Amino acid sequence: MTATRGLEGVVASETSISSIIDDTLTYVGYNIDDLADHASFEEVIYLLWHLKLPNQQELDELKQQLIENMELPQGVIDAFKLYSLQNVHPMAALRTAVSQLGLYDDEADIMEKEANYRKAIRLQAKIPTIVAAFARIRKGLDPVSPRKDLGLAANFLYMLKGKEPDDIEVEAFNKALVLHADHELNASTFTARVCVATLSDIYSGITAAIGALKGPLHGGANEQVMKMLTEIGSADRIEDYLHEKFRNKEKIMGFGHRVYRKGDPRAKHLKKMSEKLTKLTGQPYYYDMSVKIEQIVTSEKGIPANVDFYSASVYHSLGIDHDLFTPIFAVSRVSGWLAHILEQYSNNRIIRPRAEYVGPGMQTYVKIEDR
Ligand SMILES: CC(=O)SCCNC(=O)CCNC(=O)[C@H](O)C(C)(C)COP(=O)(O)OP(=O)(O)OC[C@H]1O[C@@H](n2cnc3c(N)ncnc32)[C@H](O)[C@@H]1OP(=O)(O)O
Ligand SMILES: O=C([O-])CC(=O)C(=O)O
Repeated sequence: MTATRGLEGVVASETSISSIIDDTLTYVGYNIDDLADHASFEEVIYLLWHLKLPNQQELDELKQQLIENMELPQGVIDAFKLYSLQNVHPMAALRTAVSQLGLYDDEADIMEKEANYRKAIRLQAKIPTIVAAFARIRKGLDPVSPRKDLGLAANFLYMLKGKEPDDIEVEAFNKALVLHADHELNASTFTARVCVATLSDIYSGITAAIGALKGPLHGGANEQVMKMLTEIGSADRIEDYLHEKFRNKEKIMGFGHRVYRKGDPRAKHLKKMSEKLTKLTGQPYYYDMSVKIEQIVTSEKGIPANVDFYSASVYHSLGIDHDLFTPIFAVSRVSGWLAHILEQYSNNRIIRPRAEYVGPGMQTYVKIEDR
């Protein structure tokens, strides 16, 4: 038995939800480029969960179900108010709140298909509300209730800021949600599948997935990209900054990918948005700096930008706090996690690989008083 480091190249599951073949990403066979340009996030949720695009009636029904389930149990809001939140990372708050949500759901441990679908709706609907409520409560502001007349993208920005977003903001945020929704067997999705393959419940699966997304090698990279842009500060400092990182063999956040070789097809959409939004908000230097960083990392290291790189300047331009970038990733990716969890349940076998043992050979036990 020989271990494959990081399970590289190992095919651990079948899926009908998304595919990455020759650097092309599809959701259920639809190219991500088409979905990014045309689809609403709700359409994508339907696609991932039902493996077909909805007709108008099906879409309206899903939107209605989501809107009806966006409010949080008062206990989740009260719990946020209990803690001193200044030093709590919003991903930790989200992880805890999702686990807590399970305590309020009478169907949490009911494993029938219909009950699992109802829980999927509840989680998809409530996660944006959790992120927005946390962001406000930690600033001493009251949470804003969702509006029945807004879609998920607009509602999230509305609940976060307390004012209705304009069309450009909604379009950009919707596109970001579409682009982040699913990505085959990435680390957090795999985590979710491993968890529920023991026939544990959906809340446990999503809580585990949030924990995996939080890390800076995965979803946490988008916050780190913004930290890098802020640290660099101006375009004339980029070369020195990067060369020092290269010398120290440090990773440049927002670059590299386990699967893509030529580049991440989502990055170009975010790059375009970054150019537009940074100009509109009077901060074009964030886009210009990002382009220069990309040029140097790709030409000197041959490593292309991934989805996290330009999403940082996009979210910053939307006026979103930097430590909310990864929770926003979760607002979108929960759709994919839920799709994979439902798929796992539908054809389950426990996921239990082997390990190559590299420790000492057989040893003789020595009693503690003789050691
Ligand atoms: C949504 C997402 O999760 S997208 C990924 C988000 N993560 C990041 O942006 C963090 C930065 N990137 C990375 O850490 C990695 O590229 C990962 C985690 C995405 C992929 O990791 P792996 O597939 O294990 O690649 P690995 O780390 O082995 O890299 C291969 C080589 O490229 C180098 N490399 C990979 N990414 C980077 C990077 N961002 N900066 C500098 N060098 C890099 C590695 O140092 C390694 O070089 P070596 O062979 O000389 O040791
Ligand atoms: O697939 C991966 O390894 C990481 C990624 O890009 C994602 O989860 O969107």
